[in-house]
Amino acid sequence: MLEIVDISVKFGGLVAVKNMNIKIEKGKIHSLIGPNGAGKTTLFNVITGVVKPINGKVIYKNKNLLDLKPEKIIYEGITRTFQNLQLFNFLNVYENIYTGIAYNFKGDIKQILSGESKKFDEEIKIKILEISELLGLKNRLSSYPSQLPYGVLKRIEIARAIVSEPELILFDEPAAGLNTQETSEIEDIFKLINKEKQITILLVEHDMSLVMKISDKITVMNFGEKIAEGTPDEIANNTQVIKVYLGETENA
Ligand SMILES: Nc1ncnc2c1ncn2[C@@H]1O[C@H](COP(=O)(O)OP(=O)(O)OP(=O)(O)O)[C@@H](O)[C@H]1O
Repeated sequence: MLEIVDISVKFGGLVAVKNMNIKIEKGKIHSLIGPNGAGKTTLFNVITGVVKPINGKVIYKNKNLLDLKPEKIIYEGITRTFQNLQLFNFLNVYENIYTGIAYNFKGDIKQILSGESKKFDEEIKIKILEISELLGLKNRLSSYPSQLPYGVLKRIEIARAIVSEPELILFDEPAAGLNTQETSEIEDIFKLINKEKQITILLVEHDMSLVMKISDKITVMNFGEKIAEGTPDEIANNTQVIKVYLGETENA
């Protein structure tokens, strides 16, 4: 579905990603793990066009995504979430989720929200309600982000990412800052959107228990390079991976 081919990224003298190759298969949950600074987010930024690599290609539906402007990537059916929440504090939950499909209208967001846009129709409202129901947000739609707990805010971000019905979502540390209960909610949501909505997921996550439970495939990065790839079982038993993670614990 998405193929990262020989991607390298440099920031000044620092090689953040080196000759990375990853194949993400349609319908799967693929996780990208590795210690802090391994290059995971940089790779996400390459896929979404905000960081330009020094070489390589990102092939999606026979197109090189690197040829597209970042704002056009969403038209290809790819969305993402961010490590730090990027919700609009001046919009309520309904409106925040709405911004996930607003790009379809290429119009001014205020005009769209005020209902002036002709394309603001019942169909979209129904879709937002369906997604809110799915993610347990239905009774929060008129609240503003500042009134809500962090776990709920994370679910709003997910709702905004899936409301446009993408084929692929990139999740950047969705469980960061969540408690066990909230993480288990995220796990259920991921399974649901992967199986029921058939959305392929590329996940960057430090919560190993979550990664091991939901991934079909895991790629492990360290210092910008791929050091292992396989099923959760294969990764859990890979000596090089164990060494990297033990090293991290010892240095912590
Ligand atoms: N815009 C930038 N300018 C300079 N250096 C950067 C930039 N973005 C990332 N880096 C550096 O590139 C390396 C890879 O960073 P990246 O954020 O991709 O790692 P990561 O694996 O996502 O880490 P984490 O798990 O902590 O989020 C790090 O050394 C980081 O400091």
